[in-house]
This record gives sequence, structure tokens and C-alpha cells, in this order.
Amino acid sequence: MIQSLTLTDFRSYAAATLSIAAGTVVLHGPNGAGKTNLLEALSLFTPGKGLRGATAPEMGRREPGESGGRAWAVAAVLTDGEEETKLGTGVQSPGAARRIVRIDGETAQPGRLLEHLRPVWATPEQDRLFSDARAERLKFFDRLVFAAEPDHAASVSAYEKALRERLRLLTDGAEGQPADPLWLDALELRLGEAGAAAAMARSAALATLQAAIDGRGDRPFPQADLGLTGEAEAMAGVGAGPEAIAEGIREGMARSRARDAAAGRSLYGPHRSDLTALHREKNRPAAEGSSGEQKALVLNLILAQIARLADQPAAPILLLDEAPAHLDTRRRAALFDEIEALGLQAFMTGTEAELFEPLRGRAQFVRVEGGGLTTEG
Ligand SMILES: Nc1ncnc2c1ncn2[C@@H]1O[C@H](COP(=O)(O)OP(=O)(O)OP(=O)(O)O)[C@@H](O)[C@H]1O
Repeated sequence: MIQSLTLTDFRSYAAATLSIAAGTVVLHGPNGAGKTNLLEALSLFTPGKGLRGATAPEMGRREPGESGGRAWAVAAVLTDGEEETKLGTGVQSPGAARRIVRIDGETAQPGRLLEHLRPVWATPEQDRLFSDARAERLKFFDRLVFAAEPDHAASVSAYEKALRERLRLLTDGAEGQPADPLWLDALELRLGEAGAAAAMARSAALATLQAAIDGRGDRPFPQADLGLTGEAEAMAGVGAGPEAIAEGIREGMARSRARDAAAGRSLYGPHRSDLTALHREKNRPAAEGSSGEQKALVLNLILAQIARLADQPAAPILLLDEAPAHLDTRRRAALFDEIEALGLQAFMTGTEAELFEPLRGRAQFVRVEGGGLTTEG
């Protein structure tokens, strides 16, 4: 578990330290106080861009009038019984594009963070996850896949890179001069391989997530029946092997060349897949649900994700930004009880401490204000 967190020139924090004494930490304070910034800092203990999808320079603190962000650092001390591990991330020079990761003082590959922590988060942006743009939903789902299957990130980024190159080739050619077919063949071969790997990982993750959701049938959270659209995912779902799926993608891409060139967009392939969800109780698409219903579905999905990560070597930590908002009293109490029962470390934010009243005496309440963090009581 995380025992302490230190922020240096990170977002709105010049210097702040939080000693963590409980499994559940409640961060409360007015709008703009820095609650989400703190969750974002914790979300950086996994590879990638963190909870806001921000770049490293954006995260450096800027005083009014300063154009660029400063060098910044986020550090945590983890304890596991007797053992202590120090994790750190940040940039050493202002504006540096890539954050570096340190584990026990040594520079390490970001992927190694997964040996220590697996942050999982839910943000208010996800309140309309199921009625939002497809691309956002797929990104959300890919992150769930990646948390248990780190290779998935590499497949998705290899696929996206080849997809961009293919589109450039299709659209850059001079009028009447078709793109080099051999080059397109090579790119589509690569797209097939990377796309098949991504589709298979998605399909496998969907099955374990659905099983985890089904295993949580006795909770006061709505259940979702999940699905994935997309030919490659459908093939993976019925047990097709990587070669067959790759070939299917490659053929589809080859067929789609003229259409993609004319549209200036890539209209075929597993980047167009989507996560679907049916609100089981109501037997209606989740997309039709209210914000509160969608939020409860997403939280159930996140809790199912935590459940399926339980057997991983590194502990999941749960980051919930404004989770109690939109939840009725019954679901709010159930959420708190469940987090405690899961025995995991959770950080939750809200503008009012009262929203977390049932947790008094059971959680650490931290007031966030004026760039400082004050533990109460
Ligand atoms: N790079 C930066 N440097 C300095 N301040 C920043 C930087 N990035 C964001 N901020 C400031 O951080 C504040 C937002 O903090 P945050 O989003 O954590 O608030 P919050 O407590 O979650 O608020 P809310 O309750 O409204 O969600 C804003 O005042 C913003 O100007």
C-alpha cells in the first residue's frame, strides 16, 4: 500500500506531502483546490498519460504568466510488510516531453511500475461513457485490457502507427497516381498482425470482465451485459487463431483502399470496434441510461476490473474522482462498503466531506485547499 505521496511542482502543488494512514482516503475541498490533480499524480504510477490524458509538460506547475511548465516530480513510498519500495516519476528539465520513472532510485522502464501498482480510475467524464463518442469508449476499454495484459498497449500503438502511415500513403499521392501497392501490402500485413493481437486481447478481457460482473450479481449496482463490435473481435470470440484474424483484417483493409482514399479516413479495421453494454435489469442499451445509471454501470465495471486484477502480483489502487456525485444514498453507501470489503487502497474526491459521512472513523479525511493537504481529526 502507498504510505506517503510527495508532489513537487506538480500542477497546482508547489510542494506537498501526504502521509497515508488508512486504506480509504477521502479528498475534499472546493472546486479547483487540486483534488483531481492529486488523483492524476497517483495515476502516473502506471505507464501512459494518466487520468487526464495529459502530456508531461502540461503537468509541470505554471505560475500565472509563465508560459511553460516547470520540472516536476511525484514520489510515493510503498510498504508491503517489512519491505519498502520507492516509486518516482517526473521530468528533470522544464518542458521535457517524456517523463522518466525511478524505482528505488534507479531509472526504470515505465512498464516495471506494473510490478508494484495497478491504478484503476473512474472520472466524471465517464458518466456518459456509453452515450459518448465511440473512440473514447474504446480507449477506456483498451485501458482495462492493458491493466492485466501490458502487451496490449504495444499492439494498439503499433496498429495505430501503421494505420496513420497507410492513410498518409493513400491520401498524399498526386492526382491520378495510385499509392505504391507494395508498400500498402506491407503496411496492411503489419496492421493484420497488430490488429489481431489487439482484438484477441480485447475479446479475452471482455470474457473475464463479464465473468467478474456476473460474479458480483448480489450487489446494489446494475449489471451490464458487455459486447464488442468488430469483425476481428467477433472472430476472436469464437476461437479463431491469430493468423486467420490477421488475414481477415488484411483483406478488409485491401478492399477498403479506394474508399479510405476518397474519404480521407480509415473506415475499416479494429480501431472502429466498439464496446457495447446492455443494462441487464432494464434490458435496454446502457447508452439510453441516465447519468446516474451510466455512472453506476461504469463503477460496477471498474469494481469488476479490480476483482479480476486481484490475482495479479501488484495491488490495484482505486482512484475515484467525484464518484459520490450522481449516486443515490443507497448506492453511495454500497460503494463505500464494497471498497472496504475489497481491502484495497482507494482515493476518492468530492467537494463536500458530508458526501462521505458514512466513512467517518473508517477513512482518512484530507482537506485540500490552497495548495496544501491537511489530514483532519
Ligand atoms: N500546470 C499547472 N500549473 C499550475 N496550476 C495548474 C496546472 N494545471 C492545473 N492547474 C490548476 O489546478 C486547478 C484544478 O485543480 P483540480 O482539477 O485538481 O481541482 P479539483 O479540486 O478537482 O476541482 P473540482 O472540484 O472543480 O473538480 C485549477 O485551478 C488549475 O488552474
